[in-house]
Amino acid sequence: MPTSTDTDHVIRLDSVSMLYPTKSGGTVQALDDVSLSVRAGEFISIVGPSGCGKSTLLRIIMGLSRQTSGQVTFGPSDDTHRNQLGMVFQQPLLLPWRTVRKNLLTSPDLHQRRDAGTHAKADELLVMLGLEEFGDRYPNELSGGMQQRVGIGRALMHDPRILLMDEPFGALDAMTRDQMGLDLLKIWDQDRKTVLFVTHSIPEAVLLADRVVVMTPRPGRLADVVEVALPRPRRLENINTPEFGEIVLKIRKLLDSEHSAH
Ligand SMILES: Nc1ncnc2c1ncn2[C@@H]1O[C@H](COP(=O)(O)OP(=O)(O)OP(=O)(O)O)[C@@H](O)[C@H]1O
Repeated sequence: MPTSTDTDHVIRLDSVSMLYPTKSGGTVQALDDVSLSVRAGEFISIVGPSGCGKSTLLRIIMGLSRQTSGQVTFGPSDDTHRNQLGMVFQQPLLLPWRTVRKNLLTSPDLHQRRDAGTHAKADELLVMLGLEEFGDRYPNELSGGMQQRVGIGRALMHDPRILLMDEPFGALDAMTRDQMGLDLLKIWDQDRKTVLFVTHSIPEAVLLADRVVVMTPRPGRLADVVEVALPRPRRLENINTPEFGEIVLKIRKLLDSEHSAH
């Protein structure tokens, strides 16, 4: 939770609320009084049932939607321009008529001119994402996991300080998904961007994060923020440890108690 002495934040939400108009002339309260402070280099997972406002929260931070009330600021001196944000969606939204390399080079986030440095960056990302052999292939020649890697690559092309990920592995099978999570941690470990990662999977949230934001629906509220004090680097075997199980259980209980309260 933000405090007045909190100066080391990268993103700070103060009492952010969001009302959407409905077709019948009413309103839906998607977010209610959400406050959160995210530090530089933190990996934050966000969990909560469908409709609790997770995507809305990311869209507001990204600047794709405007909150009804409350404030979003970027730190430490509000110098983070929105182009320092990168977003990854559940579907990678690749251009099917362009090769993988050209998809990276035509990233919608890429505002600067495409020069030699940009081409070098694309090559570097292809290696980082394990796609160096696939730069000249087309999206439909890739597996779902590989396509999503390209989606992550597109968001990383302009080297954002903050990466917003909205259920990026939701469309993948369980084994690919586990591997993608571990790969993401390796990428994150290289330059520790600040990551906000939305997922429906509690174990995935815990395996990846420093803190897990637990949200509850109607209206979307922040139920609690759970610390994940597990050592890094994380491995899949962590999932079977008692410490891991305790954190998962704590989050499940938070979600269950809020669910039964509605
Ligand atoms: N553009 C919109 N217009 C009207 N209502 C909306 C709009 N976008 C979202 N909502 C409503 O706001 C609430 C929060 O939606 P949001 O997509 O942020 O939830 P979510 O937690 O990301 O859901 P899911 O896990 O299913 O993706 C829902 O009740 C949804 O119906």
